[in-house]
Amino acid sequence: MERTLTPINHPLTGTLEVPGDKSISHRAVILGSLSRGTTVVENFLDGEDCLSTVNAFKCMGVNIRREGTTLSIEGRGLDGLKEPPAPLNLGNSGTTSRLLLGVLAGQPFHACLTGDESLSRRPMDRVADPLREMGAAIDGREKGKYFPISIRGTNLNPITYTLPVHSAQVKSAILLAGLFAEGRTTVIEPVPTRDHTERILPAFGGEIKRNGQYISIEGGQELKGTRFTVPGDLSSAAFFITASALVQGSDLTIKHVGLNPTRTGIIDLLKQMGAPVETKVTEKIGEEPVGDIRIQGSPLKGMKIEGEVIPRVIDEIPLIALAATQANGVTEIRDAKELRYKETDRIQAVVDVLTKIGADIQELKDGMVINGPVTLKGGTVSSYHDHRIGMMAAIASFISEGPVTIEHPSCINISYPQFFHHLNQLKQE
Ligand SMILES: O=C(O)C1=C[C@@H](OP(=O)(O)O)[C@@H](O)[C@H](O)C1
Ligand SMILES: C=C(OP(=O)(O)O)C(=O)O
Repeated sequence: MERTLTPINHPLTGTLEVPGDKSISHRAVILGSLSRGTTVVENFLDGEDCLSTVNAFKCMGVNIRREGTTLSIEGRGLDGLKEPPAPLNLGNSGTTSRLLLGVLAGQPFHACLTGDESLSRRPMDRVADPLREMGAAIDGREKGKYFPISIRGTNLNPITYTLPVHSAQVKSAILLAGLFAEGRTTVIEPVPTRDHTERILPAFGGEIKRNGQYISIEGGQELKGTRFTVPGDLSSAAFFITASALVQGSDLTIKHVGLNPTRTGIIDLLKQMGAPVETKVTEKIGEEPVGDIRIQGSPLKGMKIEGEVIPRVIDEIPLIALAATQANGVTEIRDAKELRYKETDRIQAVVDVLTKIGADIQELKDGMVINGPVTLKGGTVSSYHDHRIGMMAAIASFISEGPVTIEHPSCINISYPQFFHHLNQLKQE
């Protein structure tokens, strides 16, 4: 299967709403399942990754019904999950895998986790190591580094753990395991990463303490079902934000999107590159700020991107690289080695895809260097079966001379099933 996208010949205008946030949707299912009583989640992301989380909890005895983007979860409490009768297939989802391992570490049963080819190449020792320290028995391919993994949970000991990688998934896995430990579990986070777990827990009546780099949770807290509306996903909005920044004369507004500061690196960087971006927080959903983003097309300039901003823009770096092909001067992205452990090696994939369509880009061990501006001519590229690579290539078609053909585009359903619909809408307006 492939999909051919023709260049756009007019600016992007109007308004757009993107589907619910992937990170928050996962967490709503997990905490809803561990709560007592019913949880209703509105604007749930119906992408394949979040459905993998739903499926895993259904296999552990949780009654979850979905009507479109509304989810109703009959929570079973902290001690109500059942041993899954078969291996849990987590598809393509790294977030499901890491967070679920945290939950399973505290269960009095055994579970086996599998996933697709991509997930089977992604490192799990980053969560297996601290969870073993808490007492869980974990084994798998290469001693539990890779799927398939089997885990037998137990009564956990609390730990204090300094994150060796800047990863919200590792942080969240330990905090979720901390719910099942006797006493206080603390994660020390040298560089801030997305904090949705910390912000959503109070909506379920849970308590979590933050003091600078220290995040602590007490075990044994009773969680209560709640009603929760998921904000729009800034990582999905980022595709059309970037398109609007790149097409001169554009003026696009994205509405009801999450503006959590641990996620807004894309907005900060595009602004620093010279794009006029305005954000307005219009409401708070629980502890998550939500609002509108207006972005206009503008000439951009290259810049150096490194350090603390990287975790705040980790999933949008492919888009920053695309934007940099149109920016005046050199853009250097550093400290982004984590990209090599995503659905595919995103440093290698971005360099390959952008080179194929005409960019001047070099690979670095921990990032890339892009020289701009260049005219992208278009061509045929692989999505690498990675949703964010496929969508980045699709956005390149907004500014390319000729069409861009994307091989294996169906992976886009992982995080943004409505993507092509929204893209066509904007191209036709
Ligand atoms: O916690 C989360 O929901 C996520 C954390 C990030 O991964 P890492 O924590 O591994 O960097 C991000 O890339 C992923 O898309 C979602
Ligand atoms: C890295 C991503 O997700 P995950 O780690 O959950 O597979 C992503 O959505 O870009």
